[in-house]
Amino acid sequence: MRVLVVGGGPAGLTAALHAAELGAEVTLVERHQVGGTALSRGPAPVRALARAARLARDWESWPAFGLTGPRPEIDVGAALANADRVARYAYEGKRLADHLRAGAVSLAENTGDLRFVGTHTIAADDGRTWSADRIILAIGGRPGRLDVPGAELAITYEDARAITRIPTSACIVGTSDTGCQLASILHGFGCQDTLIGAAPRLLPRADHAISVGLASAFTARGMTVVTGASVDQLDARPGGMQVCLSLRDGTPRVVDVQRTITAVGWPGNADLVDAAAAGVVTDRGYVVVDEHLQSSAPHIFACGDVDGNSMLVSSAVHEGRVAAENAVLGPTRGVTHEVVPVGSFTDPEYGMVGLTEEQARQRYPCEVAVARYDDLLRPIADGRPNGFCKLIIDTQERRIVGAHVLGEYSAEVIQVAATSMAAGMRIEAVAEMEFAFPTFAEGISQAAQMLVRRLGKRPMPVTWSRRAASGTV
Ligand SMILES: Cc1cc2nc3c(=O)[nH]c(=O)nc-3n(C[C@H](O)[C@H](O)[C@H](O)COP(=O)(O)OP(=O)(O)OC[C@H]3O[C@@H](n4cnc5c(N)ncnc54)[C@H](O)[C@@H]3O)c2cc1C
Ligand SMILES: NC(=O)c1ccc[n+]([C@@H]2O[C@H](COP(=O)([O-])OP(=O)(O)OC[C@H]3O[C@@H](n4cnc5c(N)ncnc54)[C@H](O)[C@@H]3O)[C@@H](O)[C@H]2O)c1
Repeated sequence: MRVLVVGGGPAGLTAALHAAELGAEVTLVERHQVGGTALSRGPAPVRALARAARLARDWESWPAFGLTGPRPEIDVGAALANADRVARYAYEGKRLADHLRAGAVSLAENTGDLRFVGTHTIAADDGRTWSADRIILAIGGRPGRLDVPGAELAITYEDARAITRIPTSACIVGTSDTGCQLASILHGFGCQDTLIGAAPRLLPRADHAISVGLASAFTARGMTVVTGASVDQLDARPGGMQVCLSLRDGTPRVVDVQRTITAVGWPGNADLVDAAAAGVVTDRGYVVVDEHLQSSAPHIFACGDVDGNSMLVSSAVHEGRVAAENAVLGPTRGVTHEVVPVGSFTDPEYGMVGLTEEQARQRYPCEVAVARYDDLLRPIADGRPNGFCKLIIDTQERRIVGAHVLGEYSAEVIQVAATSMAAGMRIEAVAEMEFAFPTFAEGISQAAQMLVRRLGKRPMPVTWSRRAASGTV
């Protein structure tokens, strides 16, 4: 069977390699270089920039540790060059193209935008075509744009990487993951930020405590946060622009800034490939798929951001495997995104997995515990006492159904809660684990112990590890 994978981000790379492992004759076609948003434009370079911003900001805490010295200067060119180095490393260092070829995948890179010219055929502008029995679309998405008068004055986060000087002031429009990250980094580089979002709170998908905690941390840093506001218009002004917005109650407000950068969503790219020519139904640029990632055209599957499900690298990789299996072996495996930890490199970081408190209370009898970082030694020693670990458990099953962390290393700490969830651990088992000391992850342990104290301890079933230790397995 011939399988054509279109798009070489984490979803497409995984789908291509797995389809080849399953015995298909696989070709992967990519308009640029393989790697996708994750490696070239999104998480990898953004992490490098967030680290630079953080190092600059750490200067503020030097005196507390007995250090003195001048505030570091930011060389934007060098910081961006470092982010590019990370992106290049992700491609060259991981030798992605060689890896595909070693996995018996034929690869065509730098094809330019590809589009359907028949139900089984994709073409490039230079006339080359690729056909297959099954097609897997893994073409991701792109930054959305404002649709208001003067929108052309704003840039997206992708364009922002081409700027050569940090603006003295900027509006960041969009208060979800990308907008918060961008605002946090720019502020760390010395830009006076105003963060504007249509949603009533920062990170509208997050647990309420994370939204509130991040907003107050941002405000304490001197950033301006305006939620529940829509941008109506942008007007050019000498040296910058005026952003006109309406607050929730209709009150107009104007903000004068040098730059406006938008992070207003991530529409799928399916509208750019003439998917309708192959009988594929799309919605706002996303391929409409069923639980097997199969589109309305039975021989065409979609995975990763382009199906609009769970727009994360780990989810793209998971869906890539499922799409490959269903395309090659037949559509039987359903996709589930049950335990998906997410972490973001704002300052402070946040991490989350599972249900928010609001969602959990609608489904289960719940108990919630919050361990504050100013009660733990490591955050105090590190001079980062603001933050918390919040655990939500289903009191009947006594298992974690949601965890939300704000503060240092949250993207790492949340993994502990996620692993406990994936292993189906009872809260008593989490509370009895011996955590390394002194760590931020101890917040998980403390919250678990609070819950057990509050609920009373139930006898634990003999765990696998204890049976293993006593030699009974
Ligand atoms: C700023 C930012 C930060 C992020 N941070 C994180 C994070 O910290 N953690 C996390 O898990 N996720 C993060 N994400 C999300 C993550 O990057 C995506 O979920 C992930 O890259 C999706 O993988 P994908 O393979 O579906 O799509 P992509 O990685 O976008 O890959 C799609 C590929 O398809 C190619 N393509 C598109 N159209 C065509 C066409 N017509 N013909 C041929 N090829 C085409 C593209 O060139 C691209 O290489 C972030 C995203 C952004 C924007
Ligand atoms: N660290 C991470 O894990 C990470 C980082 C970045 C992005 N991502 C993922 O990428 C995907 C896209 O994220 P995103 O933040 O780019 O988009 P998003 O769709 O999650 O959020 C866009 C935000 O912009 C707001 N908005 C839209 N139009 C607006 C307007 N006219 N005025 C004001 N606000 C407006 C919306 O209310 C929304 O909150 C998400 O699934 C996210 O999880 C993940």
